[in-house]
Amino acid sequence: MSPVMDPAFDIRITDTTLRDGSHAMSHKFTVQNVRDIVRALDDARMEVIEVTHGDGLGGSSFNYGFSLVPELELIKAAVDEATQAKIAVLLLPGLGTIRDLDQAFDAGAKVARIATHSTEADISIQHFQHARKLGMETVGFLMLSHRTSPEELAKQARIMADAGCECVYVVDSAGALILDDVSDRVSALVAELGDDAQVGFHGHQNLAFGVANSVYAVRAGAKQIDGTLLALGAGAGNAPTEVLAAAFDKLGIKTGVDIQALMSAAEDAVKPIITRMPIMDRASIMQGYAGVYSSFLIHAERAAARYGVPAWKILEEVGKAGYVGGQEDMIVDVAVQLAGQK
Ligand SMILES: C[C@H](O)CC(=O)C(=O)O
Ligand SMILES: [Mn+2]
Repeated sequence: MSPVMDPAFDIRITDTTLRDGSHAMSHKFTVQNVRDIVRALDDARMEVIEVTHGDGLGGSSFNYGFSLVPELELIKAAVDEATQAKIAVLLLPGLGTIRDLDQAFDAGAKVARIATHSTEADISIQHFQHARKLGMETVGFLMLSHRTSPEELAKQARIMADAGCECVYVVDSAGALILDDVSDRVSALVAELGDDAQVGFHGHQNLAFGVANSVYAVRAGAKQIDGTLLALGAGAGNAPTEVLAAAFDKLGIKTGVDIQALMSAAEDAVKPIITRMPIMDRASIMQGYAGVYSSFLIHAERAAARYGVPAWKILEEVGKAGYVGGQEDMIVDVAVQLAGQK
């Protein structure tokens, strides 16, 4: 079953500044930051706002980086501030648990977004079933989708839809997909899922295709698209919400958001608090080129500083090895090996 969306609009944009942007902020959002950004997005009529540690519920840890403020507090502040927007949370099975989902639901979260590697959808089944039992709207994330063929990705999407997922996203975690790579995957999912679930797209900017890829996704049938204000996010950042809104408007694709209000949100609520502006530098371009998980960037930069080898070189090797989210410790291993070869 697909989520109920206002039939006056063609697609829905979900803003994930307060989740994917958490990577770029080293997970240091304050309650005031959350209140200011949610208020600005809510004023811009954003329907869904995601608020969680960058790596999802339970992500605050030694391995992924500790949050400045416990995420339940941030979620509660977001729920309190929103007048019409629904607050979404992300959960990676194994890192977050059903108990975390229950707590987020009790705090007022209405949308559960469950993320797995693009070949591992079966580990999300109990989470979708549970979220639906709670009455939450459900979204599935097939991460690092560039590693999986359209046909296989569609099979994985079917597993999520059968478990109760209402919209399966093609997630370009590495910013590695280019144009037809996106439409081929989205089309395969649309053909497989039909009316059983919608299809979404989440793009990153490592090769500068975040917005163009989102347009290709919509043309191939995607109904939900992710963005972040000022592109704040992992790697070179995400498709910027305010640019998506403006581009879709120019293409006659109705989103229902207020473009001017989104530009104000980016300028006034996000720009002043950014500690690190996402850019396409050698390391993040390498992520797109070598197909590396965007969230690995900060880990690689830390390892680079510690072991005296360039971050882009570490990421190039990580790409060759094919590591996936959850294998952050292997970044250090690669850095140690490269340092030994000097
Ligand atoms: C946990 C990841 O940051 C999810 C995501 O946004 C991506 O894979 O991209
Ligand atoms: Mn992302």
